[in-house]
Amino acid sequence: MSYRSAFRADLFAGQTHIVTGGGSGIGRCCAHELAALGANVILIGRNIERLESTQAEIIADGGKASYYSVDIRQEADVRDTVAKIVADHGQIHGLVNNAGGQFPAPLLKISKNGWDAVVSSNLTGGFLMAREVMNQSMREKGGSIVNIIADMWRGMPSMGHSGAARAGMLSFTETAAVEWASYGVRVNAVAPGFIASSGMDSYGDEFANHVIPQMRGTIPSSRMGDEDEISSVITFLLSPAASYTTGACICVDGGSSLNTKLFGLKEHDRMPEQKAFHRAVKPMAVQRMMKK
Ligand SMILES: CCCCCCC/C=C/C(=O)SCCNC(=O)CCNC(=O)[C@H](O)C(C)(C)COP(=O)(O)OP(=O)(O)OC[C@H]1O[C@@H](n2cnc3c(N)ncnc32)[C@H](O)[C@@H]1OP(=O)(O)O
Ligand SMILES: NC(=O)C1=CN([C@@H]2O[C@H](COP(=O)(O)OP(=O)(O)OC[C@H]3O[C@@H](n4cnc5c(N)ncnc54)[C@H](OP(=O)(O)O)[C@@H]3O)[C@@H](O)[C@H]2O)C=CC1
Repeated sequence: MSYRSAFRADLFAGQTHIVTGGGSGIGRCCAHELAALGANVILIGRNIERLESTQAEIIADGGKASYYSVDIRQEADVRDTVAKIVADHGQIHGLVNNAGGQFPAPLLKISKNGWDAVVSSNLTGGFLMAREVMNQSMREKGGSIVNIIADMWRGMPSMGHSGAARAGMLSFTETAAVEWASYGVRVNAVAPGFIASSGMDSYGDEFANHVIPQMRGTIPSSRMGDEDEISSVITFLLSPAASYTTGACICVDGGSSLNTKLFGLKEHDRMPEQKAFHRAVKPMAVQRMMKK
């Protein structure tokens, strides 16, 4: 396997892990990392071409991967898909609830359908996946669930529908952690900051040219994160290294969720952009899809 994870190569040998949104961006990177650590990876998403392509990359790299095309917002389809996964692969050891997304718009421009589309993608869909995986495998055999949320503390201006859904997902994470602990199931969240993912590329030129440069000025680490910097934290939470960690949320954001928005960053507070040690120890991520 060519993915250079920071973790031990056989960490997930013999295990099956589901990654929703595994056909692109952070999910695709995470699928590569888990496969490199020996997992049988199940990719979930709607777009079959992207799922097929990620599956082919992983298999070409010597890993194990399958895909199931499903819209996580459709209750019956989620139930049937999880049943099929269990029939095909047996026990599900890990679930990464990563599928999601939103469109940038001020609250006053969001229709009810637009609100519902985003809330159901980022809250209801994750709940349905977790409930079905729990009911159909983990409540008998234990497991670990990682929910990907976002930096929504103090609001998420221009993505208010998503902020509301992600705050809900954090609360769901905490409740599930308490209710499911006795089944040997851990439930945690990861809140990425600004990550240079193929998904981020999808917001168009205005976002790339104006919003992203403005964001950079609020990040103490002075740069956007990379997909593998999220996937390594997901991997940690799925692993036995996190066996006493449940109901936690890890912000992976170069410090951007701290008080920089309120007080601003002084130049001396920021990491110089090109500091050599900054990326030297980072494992080599798979290339971003849009950059190929
Ligand atoms: C600003 C600073 C903070 C930045 C922080 C950044 C943090 C987050 C980064 C990321 O998450 S990176 C990328 C993640 N990926 C995506 O966001 C994927 C892109 N988005 C989508 O795939 C879709 O927008 C969706 C959210 C999944 C919705 O898709 P769906 O197919 O269900 O919707 P539609 O059927 O097309 O539409 C439903 C409803 O929504 C309205 N709508 C859709 N897009 C827009 C838009 N751009 N502007 C306004 N409204 C939109 C659409 O019109 C429909 O409503 P009605 O017209 O029927 O009322
Ligand atoms: N990049 C960033 O800076 C940040 C990202 N996040 C979140 O991290 C997650 C991954 O983002 P990223 O990789 O950047 O973006 P992507 O757009 O590349 O990934 C989103 C994935 O979710 C899948 N998906 C979306 N809706 C559904 C659905 N209804 N059913 C099944 N699959 C779905 C998409 O696949 P398909 O279209 O094939 O269904 C896609 O593969 C998202 O939840 C995102 O909002 C949070 C904070 C910051």
